[in-house]
Amino acid sequence: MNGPVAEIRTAVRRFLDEVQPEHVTVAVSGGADSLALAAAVARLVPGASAVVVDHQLQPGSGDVALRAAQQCSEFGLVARVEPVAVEGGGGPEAAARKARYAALKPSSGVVLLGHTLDDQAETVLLGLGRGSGPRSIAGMRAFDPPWGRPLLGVSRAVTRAACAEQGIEVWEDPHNVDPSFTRVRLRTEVLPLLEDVLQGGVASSLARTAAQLREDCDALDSLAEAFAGDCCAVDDIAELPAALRRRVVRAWLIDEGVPELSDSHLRRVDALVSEWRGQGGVWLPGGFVVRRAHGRLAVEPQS
Ligand SMILES: Nc1ncnc2c1ncn2[C@@H]1O[C@H](COP(=O)(O)OP(=O)(O)OP(=O)(O)O)[C@@H](O)[C@H]1O
Repeated sequence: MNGPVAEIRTAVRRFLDEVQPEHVTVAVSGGADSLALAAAVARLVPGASAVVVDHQLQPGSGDVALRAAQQCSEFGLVARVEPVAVEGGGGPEAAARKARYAALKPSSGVVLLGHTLDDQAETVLLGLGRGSGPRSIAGMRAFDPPWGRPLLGVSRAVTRAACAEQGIEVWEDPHNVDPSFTRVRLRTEVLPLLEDVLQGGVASSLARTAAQLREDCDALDSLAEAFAGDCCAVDDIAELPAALRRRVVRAWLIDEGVPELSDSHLRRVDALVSEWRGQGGVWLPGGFVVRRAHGRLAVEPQS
């Protein structure tokens, strides 16, 4: 059998053969990507579960979640709705994502997400445009325990076609067509224009670039591990190539408990090593400040 349903089943089977998880849960939003994934998992993994998170942010969200859970039960999955209270700063999207991932985190096994090749292409383009640093441009990983993304090589057109072929009704998230979201404009305006200018295959090319960059990043990260712990002594790392030095600094800051470190924060801390002019401390997320004194870096809570 060829066609979209077969393509998705093959991608899921390959992922599961490689990872061999003890239990499989599918995270389902009710959209085409995660429903197509859920249908494939139901065929391939007896006893698998599905979780639909209800963010309770829009009227009727409970009905959408319940409907998606019912569809998953009909596929043969053990399905449930998980209501969450979205709170905290960083914008409503980020807060919803944080609450969702917290609710989806399993006690064992993997949670499969429906991210596709097109999501990967958008992530890479966003990272490039925002100057977010190589880790962002390297995109999402297919397996980042406990999260699994078996559809990263499958395009959104295929998940839609698979749903249509199986008679699965999909929920159209109104956010997905709202041009006030940067990602929506990338999807509906920028990527089609790039496809047109470059004569096709842009999403695959971006995903391929991400995969290559991921290999490079992994290699540099493991080289940087050799210097772990030396970071506070500036002389020990000052002569390293910038790509390695920044990774040593980053690993040290994360180790010290600094959260959500952006590329521009990292570059400012790195400047305390590589462009030292006696400048003052660098303020970081989480209320931390990094200073250089007597040839050493020190991270302290902001006073
Ligand atoms: N409400 C939800 N309940 C359960 N799973 C969800 C929900 N929303 C999204 N997901 C899962 O996450 C996948 C990606 O969804 P979407 O692209 O909307 O998320 P995102 O906010 O971009 O996520 P990420 O932070 O991982 O990029 C979906 O295919 C699905 O597997």
